[in-house]
Amino acid sequence: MLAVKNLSYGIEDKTIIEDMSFRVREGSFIGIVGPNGSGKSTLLKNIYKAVEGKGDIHLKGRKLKAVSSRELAREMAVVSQHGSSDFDFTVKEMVMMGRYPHKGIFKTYNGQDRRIVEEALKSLGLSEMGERKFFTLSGGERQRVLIARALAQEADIIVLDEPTNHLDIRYQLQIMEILKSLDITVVAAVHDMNIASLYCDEVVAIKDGRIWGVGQTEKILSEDFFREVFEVEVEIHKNPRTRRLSIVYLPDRIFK
Ligand SMILES: Nc1ncnc2c1ncn2[C@@H]1O[C@H](COP(=O)(O)OP(=O)(O)OP(=O)(O)O)[C@@H](O)[C@H]1O
Repeated sequence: MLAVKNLSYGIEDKTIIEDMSFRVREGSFIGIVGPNGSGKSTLLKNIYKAVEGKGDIHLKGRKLKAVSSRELAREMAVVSQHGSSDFDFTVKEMVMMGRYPHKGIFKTYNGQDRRIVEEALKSLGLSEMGERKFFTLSGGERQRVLIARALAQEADIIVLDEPTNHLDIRYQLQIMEILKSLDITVVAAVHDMNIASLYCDEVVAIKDGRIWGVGQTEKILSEDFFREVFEVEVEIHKNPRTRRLSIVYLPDRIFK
């Protein structure tokens, strides 16, 4: 579905990400993990073509450089960290914007578009808020609107920069459940390692702008990973109920 090959990106003489290569299989859920400032957002920006670095990115076998932004919007939905400046729109209008890449010039929205938008609003618990102005919403509600818009876009791949930023535990889990239940490829920067371990099939671990490791979440999220990448001591167990790794942090002050 997606192949990143020897990707590097820098600004002026500062290298931000260097020589990154990995593949994303169709239908898989990939977490991009690493400390603040390690290059996660920069990698995602290259993937959704907000910036263009050295190296190649292939989307469904085509060079990303050759894909127009309109075509890209039909294939890929993006929820970026800095949300949106479309403050004056209502929630429903914002989500309807997700349908835009599917419309030809001068085509208006039809019943099917409206059904898709209603469905997206419903799955994010926003049905009652359709007429509210975006700027009147809380941070978490805004985040859900941006995710609803991405769902309404009906793309095959969705790229999210910290999708659960601002969300309380219930919505964090709910958003991940929704993303997981969709038959699409998901690439998401994830900060919460327990959430990553519950939902990500594979992770791309980044340290200082370089890939530290890529592979199955269970293999990458080791005690060594936390020590080397985050400089944090942890204890990791496999939880018998979730059958996923459960990570417990062991800060010096408490455990020395
Ligand atoms: N336009 C820019 N100009 C200068 N430096 C930049 C620019 N964009 C990113 N950087 C720097 O590159 C590094 C990587 O930034 P990036 O936003 O990709 O990190 P991140 O892993 O997403 O961090 P966080 O977890 O804090 O969101 C940071 O040190 C950042 O300050």
